[in-house]
Amino acid sequence: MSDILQRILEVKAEEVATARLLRSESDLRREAEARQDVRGFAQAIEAKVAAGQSGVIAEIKKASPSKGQLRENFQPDEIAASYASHGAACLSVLTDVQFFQGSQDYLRRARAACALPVLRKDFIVDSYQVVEARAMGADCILLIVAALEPSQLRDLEALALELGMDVLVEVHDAAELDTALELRTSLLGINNRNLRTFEVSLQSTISLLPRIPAGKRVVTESGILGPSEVRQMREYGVNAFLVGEAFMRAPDPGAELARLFA
Ligand SMILES: O=P(O)(O)OC[C@@H](O)[C@@H](O)c1c[nH]c2ccccc12
Repeated sequence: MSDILQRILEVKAEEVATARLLRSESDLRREAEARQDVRGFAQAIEAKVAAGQSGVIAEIKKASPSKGQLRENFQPDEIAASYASHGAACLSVLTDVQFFQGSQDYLRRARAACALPVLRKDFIVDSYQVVEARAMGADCILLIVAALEPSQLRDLEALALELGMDVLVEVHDAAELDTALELRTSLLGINNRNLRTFEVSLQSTISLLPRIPAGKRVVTESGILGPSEVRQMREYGVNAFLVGEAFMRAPDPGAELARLFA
């Protein structure tokens, strides 16, 4: 496993331990279950694709470990509203503080500013974070195969589904894909970024496509920088996209979404 991923996962374990001291998981779970406001995440993507459009998961990300700060004027509510008015299917909001300068508050503000379903984009290693995701309003969680054992993936997915959320499972290579295909979720993210080297290549998505069974929705993640990447993915029949940097660097992120996916 990569050093950066390893380091992030260590920090996550510490964060969860600290959070548990402040509030028990059972208490948090009561709050999560009291919310009756889950928005269908996978369903929103399927609706776009059924209408002949791309299902775009538009990301709200202030910074990343590989690129540093991506945006000066960072207003999650304005960005969310712009994405919604320009045809995004869903939002993805980074909640990791230390490595991506995200926050739980950004997710709350973004979700309150529109009607789109929201993915909690973080490094989930513990059931506490799944419950926390729903308590803060998330409609979907990300599970990264490179970060978890198969039994953990199964348990965390079961908990998310129990709380009414969807799950986006993320893979980077064929071995990880085999693990992901054991899960129930239909949402299969293929990260074009190698978490070990930060190298990005759309070949990651292209090379795994022949191995994807019917009933799974491929979401190509990372490195979609302009209309030519969108065109290339569409030529391969990929209709769902997770895009961050290209939108974050644009003056109006939603307008950039409309430009890339016109
Ligand atoms: O900014 P990009 O290259 O468009 O990538 C977005 C998204 O795929 C990327 O942020 C991402 C994919 N998987 C992750 C896991 C954790 C943090 C971030 C990510």
